[in-house]
Amino acid sequence: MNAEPLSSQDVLARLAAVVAERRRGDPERSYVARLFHKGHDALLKKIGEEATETVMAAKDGDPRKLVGEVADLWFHCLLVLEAHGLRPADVLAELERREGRSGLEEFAARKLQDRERREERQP
Ligand SMILES: N=c1c2ncn([C@@H]3O[C@H](COP(=O)(O)OP(=O)(O)OP(=O)(O)O)[C@@H](O)[C@H]3O)c2ncn1[C@@H]1O[C@H](COP(=O)(O)O)[C@@H](O)[C@H]1O
Repeated sequence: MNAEPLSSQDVLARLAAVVAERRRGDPERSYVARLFHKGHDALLKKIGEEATETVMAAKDGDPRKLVGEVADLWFHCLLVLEAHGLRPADVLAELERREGRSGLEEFAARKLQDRERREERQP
């Protein structure tokens, strides 16, 4: 299944703008408003559910289902970003920063950073 090359940045930015606008809307009329109304834990619970559903779809090997579940997961991630005052552009910038850098290199840098933080915390 090949999707058309859309401007993914635009799609995410547009969706994030809708989410920001709906979060304080009427829970009877908007899914976004309803979830925000339920609170932060409800948002986080959805991330867990959608991540699990993504794993199950991948195990099933059904591409259509997998795309649907990843879309659900990304959508709910946008809600959590919104709750924390963040935008898809923040995540895209982080991915861009990592571009071309080996995952192994990134992994080693994170380990080093963790160790430095731990040492800073020690009296
Ligand atoms: N992209 C989405 C979107 N993706 C998923 N969802 C909702 O997220 C929920 C996912 O829940 P679940 O995975 O539990 O799925 P389920 O449908 O309950 O069923 P199962 O998969 O568990 O069988 C569904 O109820 C979807 O309706 C979304 N709801 C809204 N949007 C976008 O957000 C905009 C604002 O929506 P409202 O706030 O409802 O106006 C919409 O115009 C859309 O662009």
